[in-house]
Amino acid sequence: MTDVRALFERIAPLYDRLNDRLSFGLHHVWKQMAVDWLHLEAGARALDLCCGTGDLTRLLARRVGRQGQVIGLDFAAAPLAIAQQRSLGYPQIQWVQGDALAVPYGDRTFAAITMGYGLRNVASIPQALREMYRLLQPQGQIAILEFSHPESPALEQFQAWYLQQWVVPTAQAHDFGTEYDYLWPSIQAFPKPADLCAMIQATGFHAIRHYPLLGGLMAVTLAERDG
Ligand SMILES: C/C(=C\Cc1cc(O)c2ccccc2c1O)CCC[C@H](C)CCC[C@H](C)CCCC(C)C
Ligand SMILES: C[S@@+](CC[C@H](N)C(=O)[O-])C[C@H]1O[C@@H](n2cnc3c(N)ncnc32)[C@H](O)[C@@H]1O
Repeated sequence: MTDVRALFERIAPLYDRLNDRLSFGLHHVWKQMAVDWLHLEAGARALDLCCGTGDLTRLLARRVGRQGQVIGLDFAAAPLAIAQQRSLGYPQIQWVQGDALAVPYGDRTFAAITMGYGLRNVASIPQALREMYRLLQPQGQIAILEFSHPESPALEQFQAWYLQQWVVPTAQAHDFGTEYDYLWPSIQAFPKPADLCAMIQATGFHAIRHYPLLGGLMAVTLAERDG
């Protein structure tokens, strides 16, 4: 069983640089889309779960503005420290070291919650979804950005090839081959889009919308809490 927290503690110093290199910078586009597709007012309160080095946290902060508040939560100290260093111009962000499966905030606290490349890494997807539902204000929304499963077998073969023949060797050059070797099996184990949407619906969310990106290599899934 992979110790996810230890893994992200180790790769934190190179995480952003490798993401930029391995996705040709596209991960910034995917993150911007996830935040753009939320209906979020200036002055609102938002939460970025599994925030890592804070890419999505800072995008949320730009959306809610200086009058708003954004919490960036992660259980690993090293990415949080990098996030803090990179967010000095964002006084509306508060960084919290904590568990996305037991978030230290009350029910109905947030207008929006994001989770970028976190849901696949938590120990319990249903528990993470339950926490997000609990934490959302009525009519609040979640945006989940994750790797996904292309419908095209050829694209799925490309995904496997890219991860195992390009991503892992590139990471290995920085002594992180083992850490990035975790990616492909974790993606294979992640629910297919229909199953993920069914899990989200079973949690109580509605208005569930799944948007494949890059032919389904990635996806943004949006959902809303009712009353
Ligand atoms: C930001 C991205 C991945 C974050 C990420 C998530 C994890 O769960 C990890 C686990 C262990 C180590 C690292 C990570 C991790 O970095 C997505 C962009 C980075 C990806 C590694 C690049 C792979 C992108 C697609 C599979 C193929 C892209 C096609 C290309 C743009 C033509
Ligand atoms: C792939 S990184 C994503 C970081 C950031 N959201 C991004 O989009 O780049 C996954 C992050 O989830 C965090 N994480 C995994 N499980 C967690 C949990 N149960 N509670 C809090 N953070 C968790 C890891 O420490 C890591 O920083």
